[in-house]
Amino acid sequence: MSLPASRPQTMAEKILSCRGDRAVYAGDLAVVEVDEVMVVDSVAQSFIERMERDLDARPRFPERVSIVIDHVAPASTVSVAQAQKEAREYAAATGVKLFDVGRGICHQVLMEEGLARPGRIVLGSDSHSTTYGAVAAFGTGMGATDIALAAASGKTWLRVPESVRVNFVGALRPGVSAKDAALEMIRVLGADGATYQSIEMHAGDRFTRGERMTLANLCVEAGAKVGLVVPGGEILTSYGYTVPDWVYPDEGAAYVKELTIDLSALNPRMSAPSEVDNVHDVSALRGLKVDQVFIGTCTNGRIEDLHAAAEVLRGRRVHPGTRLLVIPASSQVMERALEDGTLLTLQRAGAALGTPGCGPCMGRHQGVLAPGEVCVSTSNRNFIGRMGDKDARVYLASPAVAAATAVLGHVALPADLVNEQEGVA
Ligand SMILES: CC(C)[C@H](C(=O)O)[C@@H](O)C(=O)O
Ligand code: SF4
Repeated sequence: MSLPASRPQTMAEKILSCRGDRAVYAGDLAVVEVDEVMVVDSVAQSFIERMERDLDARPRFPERVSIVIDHVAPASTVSVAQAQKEAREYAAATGVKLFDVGRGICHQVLMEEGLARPGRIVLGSDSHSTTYGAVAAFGTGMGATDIALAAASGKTWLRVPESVRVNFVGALRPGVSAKDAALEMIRVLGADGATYQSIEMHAGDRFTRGERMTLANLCVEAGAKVGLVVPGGEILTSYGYTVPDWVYPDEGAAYVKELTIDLSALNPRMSAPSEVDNVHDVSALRGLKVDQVFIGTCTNGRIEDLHAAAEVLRGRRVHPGTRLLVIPASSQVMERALEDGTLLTLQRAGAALGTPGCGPCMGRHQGVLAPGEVCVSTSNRNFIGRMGDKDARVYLASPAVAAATAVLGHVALPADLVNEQEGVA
């Protein structure tokens, strides 16, 4: 599958050309085949309405549509329960896939189910659908109407985005994670620094699949349409993916912007309220009293994230004035964390464990914040009112920093524990 291109192409241009019927470049209109359409619980009702009332259509390829009940799961109110009931009925009637309460967050589930793969086009009714770029899939979020059109026709059209090239060089130092690299990238780009663009990340063979998901996930916080991590070395093949040649960008492709992030110069980072690009060194915010710590979400709720938290929390206790919520991103993550004792470690440290799903990430249930409260979260958004009251404040960080903060009750680095807590005990 490769089309003759007249000049070198970016990764976004390559994928959209090969999945459409002609070579396209930034600014062109592309019509492409859609491999997977994902609908989340909160949008399911409008999706169904568009399909049945506006389009009078059924999904053209029901096996390519997934409904995931994850944002408010289990249901919190009667109206949420009713909407979810309708989503289940719709799935049963049309034959689309249903991932029900407890299976996990849509993006994690689609990855685990192998529905996002190199070169595929995956549309989600959720902005963090950029996550699929971790495995070189063109993943992007769209509204209920566009999602319904794609489900009804099996195709979508979009303007081919310009590309920003981000080069990751050097090696992360111990205690610094992909989340810190992602926050740094958003700081440099700015919250609207890549609006409707493709962020094409060149990292060689750095970063595991999970870390690549964290990077691609955060891309939408710079406004990006898609966040593509170029497959490097044997990374993706080691997870069993086949990587077609045509997903790789060409030498000499045109970028609107290029930046380089030296991972070896990076310190643990924290995004302060109320924009994701308000990023500082954790040490600059050290000492800020914290009421709630949340470890989970599509950004950092994977097994390696829970391991990083457990490493910090093993043999320690959450600070009495602070509550720690831990929610695995999926049932598979939960199973692994049960099997290897991670959840026991976290439970013994005083964490409150939740059902796999989005949890309190967007302030709808399971840990809503009161006025004036401060939360350190491993999620991806810290907007005003995001996790509850408009006067609550959300700080974004890595799982290790979140865990250290939970132990000390104030913003802290894991290294602070050895000095402070052990000093007091
Ligand atoms: C509810 C959903 C549509 C929303 C999104 O689009 O991202 C949510 O997942 C979020 O993180 O704000
Ligand atoms: S975990 Fe948070 S950011 Fe991710 S899909 Fe759910 S609500 Fe959105």
